[in-house]
Amino acid sequence: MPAPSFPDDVPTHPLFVIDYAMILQDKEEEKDRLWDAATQLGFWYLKNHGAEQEVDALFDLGKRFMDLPLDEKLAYEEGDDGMQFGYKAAGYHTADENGTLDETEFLDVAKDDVLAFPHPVHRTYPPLVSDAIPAVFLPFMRKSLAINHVLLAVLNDKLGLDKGALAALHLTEERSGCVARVIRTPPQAGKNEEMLERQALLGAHTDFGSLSFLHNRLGGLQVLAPGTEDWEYIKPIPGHAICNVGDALNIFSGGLIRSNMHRVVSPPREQAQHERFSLAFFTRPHDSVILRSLVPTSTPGSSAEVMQGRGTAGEWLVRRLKFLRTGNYYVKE
Ligand SMILES: O=C(O)CCC(=O)C(=O)O
Ligand SMILES: [Fe+2]
Repeated sequence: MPAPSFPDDVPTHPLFVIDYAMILQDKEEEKDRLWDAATQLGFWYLKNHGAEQEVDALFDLGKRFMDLPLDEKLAYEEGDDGMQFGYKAAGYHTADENGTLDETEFLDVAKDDVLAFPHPVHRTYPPLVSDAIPAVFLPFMRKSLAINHVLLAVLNDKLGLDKGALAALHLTEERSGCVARVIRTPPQAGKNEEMLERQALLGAHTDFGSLSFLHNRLGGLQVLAPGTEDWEYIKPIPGHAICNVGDALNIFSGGLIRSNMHRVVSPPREQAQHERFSLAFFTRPHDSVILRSLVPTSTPGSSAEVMQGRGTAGEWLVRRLKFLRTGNYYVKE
């Protein structure tokens, strides 16, 4: 039974719709709108991105992976030491500061393992996944990388940086945390509606990297927009990717480009009866990049300012991942 569409009467937070075809045609007006979207909320829809087929193929593969028996998936679990690729089981991250367990499974496949296939750079994957690297992961990653690099180039120019300055921090051939992720949450049937709206299945967070290229079919993603106190759903629109900024780009931009808080709760109403799949490609700076602002003025007290002197992108990612793990929860206390 296919899931019903997102209900009309559930409030949502509107996003700019950026037309990727117009960005490719170098339309100044569209680039201005991208800048507005990136600096005001840090989330936007992207239409005409041309990755539909690659996205559909990865949704199919992701479902086949998640349907494997749990013990087969657990053999590839990411562990508590900051490994960011492989399988993350439900309950292995905490969803809030009380230590509530998350309900989300991830399949995380590294850009480096895909580009160097069949030679592992970070790790190996289950046969179902390895076998799909050439036909499914590679095309999805090539498109995602290309799109995020075009968007980064626009933001680079709007920031007034030298040509290629942001690109030089995101070199595809360098070792990095760039990753394709398939995300699954189980059906939420039988729970009361009020509880569902409050309980995060994937806890509130900002993304670590620079740009995320996200694909939603069911609702569940929510943002906490600046100046509001309520979480609001982002409505999935067929054929539209959801793009968002992460902390690294916020830092590089001296706080001008916004990395906004978001989370995943149950899909609304009847959609809650269905398992939820989403997928994302995260473009992150390569591991050796030092996290610092590239623009002279950084707002005092901004996350960009706070991050100055925090080391490299690779070190920082490992620290943040360890912090999320349930197995390290006592360390936080
Ligand atoms: O599943 C989603 O819609 C969002 C996932 C997400 O925010 C993440 O994996 O960082
Ligand atoms: Fe996220």
